[in-house]
Amino acid sequence: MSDSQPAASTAHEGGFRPDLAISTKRGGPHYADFNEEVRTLMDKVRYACPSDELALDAIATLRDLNAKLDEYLVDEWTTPAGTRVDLPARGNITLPPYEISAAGPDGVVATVWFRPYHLGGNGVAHGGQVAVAFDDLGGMASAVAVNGVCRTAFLKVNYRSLTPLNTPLQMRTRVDRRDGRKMFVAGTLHDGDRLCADIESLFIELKPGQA
Ligand SMILES: CCCCCCCC(=O)SCCNC(=O)CCNC(=O)[C@H](O)C(C)(C)COP(=O)(O)OP(=O)(O)OC[C@H]1O[C@@H](n2cnc3c(N)ncnc32)[C@H](O)[C@@H]1OP(=O)(O)O
Repeated sequence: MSDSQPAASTAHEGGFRPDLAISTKRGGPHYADFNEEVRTLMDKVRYACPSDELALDAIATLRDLNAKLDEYLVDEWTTPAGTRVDLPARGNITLPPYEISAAGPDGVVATVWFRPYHLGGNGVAHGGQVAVAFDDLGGMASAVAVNGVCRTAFLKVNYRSLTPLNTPLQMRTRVDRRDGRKMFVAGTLHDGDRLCADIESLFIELKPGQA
């Protein structure tokens, strides 16, 4: 693990972000391609069996790139990742890429893709990656409902059938029931008409300043 650290954090009180400010400018006009190349690198690494010569070459190249990136690290509140709403999964490469088609009182509808690097085994998606997508889009449904930030208290995933890679899938999440700060969120993941997974989950609205 690199010993490089992001820049010192800006003043911030609780929650994920001080506000839900979004941006399509952070990281510049080529941030989309930057993200995509990193995702493609992870796809290749997941399946590559490099020669020793290639491994050494890749290590040198990646060390050089990591050293360059060290000069441009910022804190989590100002990084483009998470606020670039023009990009898949808001420009956050740690999430399976998705595109939102609806987000409102009736919930969130998104197209999500699991890529080669999301492989679990036998050609299909890793269950943990499916849970990551549900966590983010369930969190988004609850955030939209309260117009604020929420944290996952529990997330139960029922894996109903295999989730394919490299296929546009439909994910839907919605607040089924609200009890004060508690948002009970339901969700489904479909491949066409076939149900791949569904969730039962609880998201808690954070109090002002709550970490
Ligand atoms: C748009 C971007 C979306 C991104 C979404 C990403 C979401 C995430 O990944 S969040 C990260 C994962 N989650 C966490 O790390 C959370 C860790 N846990 C916590 O921080 C706290 O336990 C937290 C915030 C969930 C609740 O703590 P707190 O605010 O003190 O509430 P607390 O008083 O304990 O509970 C509130 C109510 O919820 C209930 N509750 C809390 N946890 C649970 C649980 N696991 N199961 C059932 N009920 C629960 C309590 O019983 C209580 O109910 P009631 O009001 O009826 O008595």
